[in-house]
Amino acid sequence: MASPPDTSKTTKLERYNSYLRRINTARLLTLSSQLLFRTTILAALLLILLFTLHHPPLSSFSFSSSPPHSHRSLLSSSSSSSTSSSLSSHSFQRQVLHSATPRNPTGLSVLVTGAAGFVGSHCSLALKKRGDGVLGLDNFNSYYDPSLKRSRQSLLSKHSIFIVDGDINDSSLLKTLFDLTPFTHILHLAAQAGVRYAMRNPQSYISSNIAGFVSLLEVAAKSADPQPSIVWASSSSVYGLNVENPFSELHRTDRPASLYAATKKAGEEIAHTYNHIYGLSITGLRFFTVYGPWGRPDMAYFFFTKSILSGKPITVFKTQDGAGEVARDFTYIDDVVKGCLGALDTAEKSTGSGGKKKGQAQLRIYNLGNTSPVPVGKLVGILEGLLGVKAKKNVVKMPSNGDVPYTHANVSLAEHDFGYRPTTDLAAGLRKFVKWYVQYYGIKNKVHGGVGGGIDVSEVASV
Ligand SMILES: O=C(O)[C@H]1O[C@H](OP(=O)(O)OP(=O)(O)OC[C@H]2O[C@@H](n3ccc(=O)[nH]c3=O)[C@H](O)[C@@H]2O)[C@H](O)[C@@H](O)[C@@H]1O
Repeated sequence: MASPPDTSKTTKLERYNSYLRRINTARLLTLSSQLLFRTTILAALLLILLFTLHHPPLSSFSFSSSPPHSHRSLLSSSSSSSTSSSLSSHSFQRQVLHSATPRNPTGLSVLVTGAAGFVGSHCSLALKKRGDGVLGLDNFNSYYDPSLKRSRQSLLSKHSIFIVDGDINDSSLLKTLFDLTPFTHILHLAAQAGVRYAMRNPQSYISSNIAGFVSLLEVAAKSADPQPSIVWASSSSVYGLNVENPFSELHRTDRPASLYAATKKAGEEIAHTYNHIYGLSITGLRFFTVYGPWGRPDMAYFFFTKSILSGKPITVFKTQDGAGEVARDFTYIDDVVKGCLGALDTAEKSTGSGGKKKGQAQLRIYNLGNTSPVPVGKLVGILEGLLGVKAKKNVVKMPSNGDVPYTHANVSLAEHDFGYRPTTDLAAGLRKFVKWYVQYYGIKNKVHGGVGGGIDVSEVASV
């Protein structure tokens, strides 16, 4: 009799095999879930990366990717897709509207270009303080120390003024801003300033003062609804080789001595064209060597102060015939601010819409000066007194780099039309500048005694 097959071994083997299968299946499951987990994490990371690339941090709202003085195609430059998405963000729109809306319905709503600049920051604060809405626009270029511009921006932000970080050549950005806010006025102060720097970087003057101005006027004339009234900064330099004195708006301005002056003069002609074709109300203000607290480090009174304090020599120009000193109608910032506000308040409405003129519009030009020229040597003397330090002066003939020997404003037109009357003489204005300077740069703490001689630095002027 055959013995029954030994099934116990087979069963054990089968059990063992099934155990191995289960183990393998479990391993496979663990492996695949790990793979799935890793793939999900990777995909999430990729998504976050893509999102970040397309949405720059809301705090910066930076729209100008071009380096300072780069010359990308200006009139047609468009925002990148990342820009568009930032522009459409609710947070951005809220900040724009909050900043640009006046306290009461009869107040102005002003787009201030160059708001982080010297005159721009002062005007923005003055407008905001009296209840107008102000939106700033500035490209924060590095023509001079951008940290000073950022400090001005912080000051403005404390007064609820938002500055959009962007370029006047970016017409898409401008259109978006005008779509968001029905600005009543533009105070156009963004420009490439400086007379002598034009020899070193001529293209930057064309880019800002001509192409940038046209870009702004195009949007104001064709896209903005209603068309805003425009007040903008021209310059005393347009008088160029004029020898009639004091300079009146009726004098010749067709002999500019620098490319800077030529671009400002071109701006005045361009303003005429946009007024004529589109009915834009435009007022040009010829500023005469504006100075004061929060000023421009590229200007003589500012860098003289720095050099005098650090014991470095300064160069003081005398006229090319060697017979006299060069002189300027130095104008204190508060006086210029009053002039800018006066021009805004008396600007009539533009008459056109959608690129079509409906009637004759206002076109004005005014000198905003101090009416009493001071030789540069005297300016140095005042600074020496205020700083309590003697300057090391090199007196040389004014080089042929665009400078003119003197400026002197006749301001009767501005006085007649909006009560412009400068009230600060150079000594009083420089005193306020030095107070600000020593506090801003912490000079009082660094230098023992002497600095700010006669100045109570605890009463530092602030805007
Ligand atoms: O009124 C204007 O239209 C112009 O005023 C200033 O131009 P500028 O008057 O040349 O001002 P600074 O560069 O501060 O020069 C002031 C005076 O100091 C003189 N200077 C300048 C530099 C220097 O090293 N030494 C010196 O004696 C100049 O010749 C000038 O007479 C501004 O820089 C321009 O942006 C503005 O448009």
